[in-house]
Parts: sequence; structure tokens; C-alpha cells
Amino acid sequence: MATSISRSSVAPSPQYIFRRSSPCYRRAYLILDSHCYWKRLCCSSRCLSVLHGGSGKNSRFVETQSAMEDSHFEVVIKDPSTLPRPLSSTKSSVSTGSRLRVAYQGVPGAYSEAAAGKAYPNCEAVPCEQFDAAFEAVERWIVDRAVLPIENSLGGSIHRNYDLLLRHRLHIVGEVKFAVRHCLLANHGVKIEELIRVLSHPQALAQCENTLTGLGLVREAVDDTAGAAKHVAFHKLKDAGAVASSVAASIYGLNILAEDIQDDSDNVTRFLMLAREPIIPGIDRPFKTSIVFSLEEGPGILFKALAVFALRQINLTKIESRPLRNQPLRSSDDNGSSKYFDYLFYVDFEASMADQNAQNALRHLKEFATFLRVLGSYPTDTSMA
Ligand SMILES: O=C(O)C(=O)C[C@]1(C(=O)O)C=C[C@@H](O)C=C1
Repeated sequence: MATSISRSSVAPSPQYIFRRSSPCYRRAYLILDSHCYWKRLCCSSRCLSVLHGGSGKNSRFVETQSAMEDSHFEVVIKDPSTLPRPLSSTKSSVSTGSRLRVAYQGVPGAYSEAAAGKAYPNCEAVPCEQFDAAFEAVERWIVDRAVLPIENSLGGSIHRNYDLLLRHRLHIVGEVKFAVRHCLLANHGVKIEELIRVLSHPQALAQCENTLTGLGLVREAVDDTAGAAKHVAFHKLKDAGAVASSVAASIYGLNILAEDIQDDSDNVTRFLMLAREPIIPGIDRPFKTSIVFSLEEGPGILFKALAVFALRQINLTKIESRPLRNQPLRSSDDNGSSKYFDYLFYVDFEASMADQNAQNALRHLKEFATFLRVLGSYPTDTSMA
């Protein structure tokens, strides 16, 4: 069985040494050049202005690590077959025959483990204690990919992962929608009326709000649904149940007291597939692109930003705003009487970065965005979850 990765156990792989100035890594980006505009930007001298929002007096420095800095480092690898290269959007682990190691947050039986299996059939799913550990495991070559939840149809966004997307340098290479069907689990012999409390992941508890309120149960948040099931079973709890999957019930030997307890039968979680290298965007099938940007303060500025897509008939599928950290609360006038916050805007739109229309939209956005980064351009999951 795969060992679990905690933050402290993520150590650099001894196989790779990072050294300054890499013709090889630059070449990797140049190969991408001919396929997509934004990769060319990452390698050009304009990179820093793209990533950090221009050199004007109003520009704001958001990130210290950038794709540009990456291109100055050489990866010295003992086995040349593992050289970093752009991922193909058409070749899956199945077609290449290799068994990918895929990090997920939680313990066996978590929905994220099942989502990893849907995203990469036959993969080796590697459990991680926290989301950060999954990001780091990919960055440090301990695993090949991570599959992490980003939003749920009932509970909304998983904000932590939005923040981590910006803090880390991984690329979104795909998405997978997963139908989440929650069960109320308890130890054998425990009746539903005997339960006083229920343990689960906060998102899962939120998704079952009506049922749990109806049962009058006290909610206790833990790291993941399967972890809740494991805890209830391990401690042989009589007063507590867990909200988790039927798979978790069979792994930890719990009884299913109630099935499909989520507030809406259509409960879908969208997961992102993350990798060290981007995929080459195509136009052969529906693609989505995820970006993050920040804007100057001013009337109608967000309207103007979103208009770059509307003008080109590009459909937006998601917009999320997050506070811009390390940017202190500022006063908008000299006497400091009115205060405002700065925000980062995460937008998903229905177009591939190989599409000229999408490239034009981002070029337009860059004219007034103080920061802009493409998080990934990847095939849309059109399955019914
Ligand atoms: O706890 C789990 O089983 C998870 O995979 C995490 C998670 C989440 O983070 O949203 C994933 C899917 C469900 O929406 C509930 C919980």
C-alpha cells in the first residue's frame, strides 16, 4: 500500500539537481512557442511584465517565483527519459502504458482518491495529509500529478486550493467532475437515534446540511470524509457517526445507516489535475482556460476586464475573487478615511490558448491588468460526472 505524504515527509528527490542557466529547459519552452502564445510570453523578455503586471509606476509585484525564473534553472537528470517535456493533451497514462503516481488529499476511501482514479485510470493514488503536501509532492518529483477539489455544486469553492494554485507553480492539465454521494456511517450495532455528533470534511458537512439539521447532530470538522470514517471505526465510537462514501464504509468496516444524504441528488465536485509541465493546448475538442489576474482600483474596471471576453463571444464558466495577500489594507485617499481591499480574480473561460481569439482577449486584458497568469489550458470534462 502507498505511504501517506505529510508536509514534513516531502523531501527533495535526490535524482534531480537544479542549476542556473538551462538551455535545455529553455528549449522545452521554445517547443511550446510554436503552439501557444502564453508560453512564448513566459520565455520572452516581456515575461516579468506579464507575470508581474507591467513596469509602470502602478504595477504591483505579486510573485517572486515565476516561469521566467524557472527557465534559468537546469534540471540535471540521471535518466534522460525523464526529462521534463510538455505533456500531450491526447496521450493519457493508459495509452502510454505507464503507471502514474497521483497525489490526493485524504486517506483511502476519500472522494479525492476516486476522482484521481477517474482522472488517471490505473494510477497509483498517493494519499497526502493536506493540500499543500500534494502540491509539494508534485513539485519535488515524488509523484507525477495531483488531483485536488476546486469547487462543489452545493458547497461552492474550495478557497484553499485557489490560494495554493497561486503560491505554487504547477499547471492545470485537466479537470474531472465527480458525483459525490454521501452516506451516514456508524459502527455496527449503533442506531441512528443513538448518534449525538457526526464527523466529516467541512464541505461534506455543508453538502448534507438539511439532513444533519433534521437529525439534530452536532457537526465536527476533520480533514477528509474517509478520515472521519477511520476515526469513528478506530475509536469504536458509539455516539458519533461519519459522513463519507460507501467505499469508506467497506474499507473501515462501518455500517451504512443512510444513503444519499446530500441536500441535492445532483452533488458534483470538480477536481483539477495538476502537473509540473503544461499540456500543449489543442483546438480538436472543447478546451477551458484558467487564469488569475489583479486590477487597479477604479469604477467599472472589473466590467472592463470581463468585457475582453464578452467582446469576443468567449463564455466564462467561473469567476472567483480572493483577497490579495501581503497587500496591506490601503487607504484610497490621503486622509485614510475610506479603506479598501485588493483582490485577485480567478476566471475560467471556454476557449483554448491555441485559439487566436483567446490570445487576443488575454493581450487585451494585459493592457490594464496589474498581474496576469495563465494557470492552465486543458480539455473540458464533458462527462455527466
Ligand atoms: O474528504 C474527502 O473525501 C475529499 O475528497 C474532500 C472533498 C472536498 O474537499 O470537497 C471532496 C469532495 C467532496 O466534495 C467532499 C470533500
